[in-house]
Amino acid sequence: MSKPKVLISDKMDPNAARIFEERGCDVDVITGETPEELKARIGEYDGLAIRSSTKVTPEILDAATNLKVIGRAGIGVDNVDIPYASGKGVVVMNTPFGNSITTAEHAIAMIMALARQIPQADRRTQAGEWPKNDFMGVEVTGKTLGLIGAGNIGSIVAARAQGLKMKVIAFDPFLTEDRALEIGVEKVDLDTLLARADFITLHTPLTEETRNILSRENLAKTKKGVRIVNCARGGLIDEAALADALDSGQVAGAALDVFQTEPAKDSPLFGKPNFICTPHLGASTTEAQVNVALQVAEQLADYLVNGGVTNALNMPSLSAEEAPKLRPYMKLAENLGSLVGQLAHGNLTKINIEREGAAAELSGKPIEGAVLAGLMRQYSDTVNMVNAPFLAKERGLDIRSIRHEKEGAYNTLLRVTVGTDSGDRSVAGTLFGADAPRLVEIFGVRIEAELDGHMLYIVNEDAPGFIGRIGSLLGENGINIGTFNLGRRAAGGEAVLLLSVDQPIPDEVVKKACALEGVKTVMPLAF
Ligand SMILES: NC(=O)C1=CN([C@@H]2O[C@H](COP(=O)(O)OP(=O)(O)OC[C@H]3O[C@@H](n4cnc5c(N)ncnc54)[C@H](O)[C@@H]3O)[C@@H](O)[C@H]2O)C=CC1
Ligand SMILES: O=C(O)CCC(=O)C(=O)O
Repeated sequence: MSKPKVLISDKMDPNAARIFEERGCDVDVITGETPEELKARIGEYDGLAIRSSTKVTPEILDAATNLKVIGRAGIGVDNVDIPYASGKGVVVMNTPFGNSITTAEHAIAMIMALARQIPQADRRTQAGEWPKNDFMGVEVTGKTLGLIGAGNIGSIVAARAQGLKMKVIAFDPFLTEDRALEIGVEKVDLDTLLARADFITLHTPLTEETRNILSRENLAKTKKGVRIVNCARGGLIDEAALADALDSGQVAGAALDVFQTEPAKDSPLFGKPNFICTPHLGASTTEAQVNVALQVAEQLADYLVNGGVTNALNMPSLSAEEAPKLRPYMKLAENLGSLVGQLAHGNLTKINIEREGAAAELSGKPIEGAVLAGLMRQYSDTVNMVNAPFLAKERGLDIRSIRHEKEGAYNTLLRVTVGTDSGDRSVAGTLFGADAPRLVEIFGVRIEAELDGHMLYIVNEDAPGFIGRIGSLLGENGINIGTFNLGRRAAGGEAVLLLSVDQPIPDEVVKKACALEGVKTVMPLAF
């Protein structure tokens, strides 16, 4: 098997390339390319490791015909079109903790630099002015710090600010009272934060809800003389409104590490005496860059080589330890999804995925993804377990995962039931000898079969002579039978025959099989 190929397209600590090689990937480091150059190259790669410069747009993803995974060495993934990547079946991962301390420290540095106007004083002192009377600062002790966003970075900032004897209040709709208590912050609504904070620092992702959270209107609600820090994302603040607020004195000072447009070559804020900035340096420490480079390379290589999934934003996590245990189940799950998708006709409304016995101990989400991938492959051949859940939801399918800890007749079992216009249809399978997937039930009929290659599903009246007739028909048409599996509801009732053949069965043979005496249904299947 050839090695997975990875492209590192942004400047990254060299440890990343080393880890990729050690973990069995071929790696190219090609940074600073234009989108056109990247588009021309990306088709060669299975993995893409980026920071914030590479923009993974739909055009890039369309050209990335082999791409399986994108890894962001950092936190914010607003430079990746995740819904589009999901639609293409590409896993997107980030490294959610590797640079959080560093970024929190940058926010604290910005708070201190604003309080004492250090950059401005430094510039003029080095210019030989000795402007001792021009820089009257403020103490941070006893001041109120308003956090907008109290996740990983926000809570580290809170801890550091408490060490500086600041009172910390936070607006974060997802912050629970218990967590607020734990990190020692007072949870408030946004208007209260704006009215009370002497310093405001932003630590949210850029989303439709957070875009322009410090809008002109909200800046007007701030305490007069507030100082504002943004080390999260440009786009959280209306920059033109902030420039006006700095001019009017409503905002006494602002420190931005991030801008609406980056690289920021021009801004209404540039040149204002009470404005300072850095060029998106929040994560730029040796420690953080080693952390995120190691982490992203470990995660991508683990996925490409072992199937382990860590810190994915569009797929459930799966440890490298669990991946081999899950692998035979994934095959079984995909086959059961595929079988039920090929056999169940009409409008599918729901799908229940049940895990019983040993299967109930495993993560449900990957199994669900594999069942849905098998099922949805009837509708699109670019489906995989990343995009299948999205496609299934798009089609309005109600998806339920159910676990039964108690063993039934089998020590491990997966059952897939779909709801159709004509009622529920269910298939079930188990593993023989730990890793051999086997179908054990089809629409209420017990039958044991390996689902593989080309198969023929026949429902007929259980009467003598049928097996001879179907055998002769296939033989006369030069079709060799590989396996032959039988089941029936009751003696003399409905019987099911599932046989595997060495080649696709032509339509005319299917028609002839339909015309055999006692036959109710004939369907060719493929796995
Ligand atoms: N300047 C830089 O170099 C860096 C910037 N960042 C940025 O910092 C951001 C925060 O990172 P983490 O703290 O690790 O993320 P996180 O996911 O741990 O925390 C984000 C917090 O924002 C909250 N939030 C979401 N929507 C909100 C809303 N509408 N209003 C208020 N709060 C809301 C969430 O509940 C969560 O607690 C990242 O999304 C990234 O964009 C991260 C690293 C480096
Ligand atoms: O990679 C960088 O320098 C930026 C880090 C960042 O913005 C992030 O991790 O969200």
